[in-house]
Amino acid sequence: MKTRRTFEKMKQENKKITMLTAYDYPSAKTAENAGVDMILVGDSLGMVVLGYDSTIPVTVDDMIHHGKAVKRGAPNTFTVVDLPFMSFHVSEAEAMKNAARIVQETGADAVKLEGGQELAPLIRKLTQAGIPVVGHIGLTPQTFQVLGGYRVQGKTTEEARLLIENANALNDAGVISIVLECVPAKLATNITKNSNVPTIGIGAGNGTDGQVLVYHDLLQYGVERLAKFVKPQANLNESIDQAIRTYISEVKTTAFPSDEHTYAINDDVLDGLYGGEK
Ligand SMILES: Nc1nc(=O)c2c([nH]1)NC[C@@H]1CN(c3ccc(C(=O)N[C@@H](CCC(=O)O)C(=O)O)cc3)CN21
Ligand SMILES: CC(C)C(=O)C(=O)O
Ligand SMILES: [Mg+2]
Repeated sequence: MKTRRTFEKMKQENKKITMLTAYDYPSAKTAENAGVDMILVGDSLGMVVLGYDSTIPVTVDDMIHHGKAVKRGAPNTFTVVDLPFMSFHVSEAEAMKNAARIVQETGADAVKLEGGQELAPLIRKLTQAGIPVVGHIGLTPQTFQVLGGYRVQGKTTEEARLLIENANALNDAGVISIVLECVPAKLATNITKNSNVPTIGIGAGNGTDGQVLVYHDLLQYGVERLAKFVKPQANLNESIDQAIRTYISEVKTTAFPSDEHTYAINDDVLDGLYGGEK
């Protein structure tokens, strides 16, 4: 099993870290078998597998339900589970309880939470209690309403300075890694150089220590519109649509099921039952 030490060593040796989301048993199993370094059970599951139009409706129970299935599919891959919307803002006590439930009930190796320096005390407490924390700054989808949409972050001097401050504060608080989402490449590269822990980029260019993508985006599976930062490697939408259409057509024409997919019975048995009539 890889650990935070493995990922810190990979950063030092300039070996890229690959992370992919997974939300259920088959996606986790294929991700593990293909050899990704880390799996993220992202709250993006609300959008790509539950059909919500943002990640806001996702609950701790949703994350646990999916996280358990992922760990069954990928028992040997370092797995990070997102803390969903408002599950770590009401109080530190509630945040600790929610993180503990996620780790104990799913077997997650770490939790991820969206936000910057304001979370430093909570991150310290979680870490001291034994729960490794991954930070997430830049475009933080749980606050898209406050950000004014899913927009690239850190393009102005003020925004860039805030991102750098937040990355430093997360480092000081003891995170094991930082996700940088939708950040200009040069800024992400500079933050990476100044970070003790590996940075994982999504829409943050080539200079981060690793990359993460959403499983359904990578495979064009269920999703229609892709963000600029996605490079799909397959088109399951097309394959699945073709397969279902062929199934429908073969049933209608009785091409399916043919003998190959059918159970036979010896005629003698039928003769005995029906007295010669078949
Ligand atoms: N399928 C999916 N993939 C994701 O990467 C993802 C989710 N869902 N849901 C949760 C968040 C939301 N994310 C998003 C959603 C939209 C854009 C987007 O449309 N971005 C614009 C850039 C706009 C700009 O220029 O500022 C784009 O065209 O890429 C980016 C990230 C990333 N996460
Ligand atoms: C996009 C990644 C970083 C994420 O947080 C998610 O999938 O929920
Ligand atoms: Mg997320």
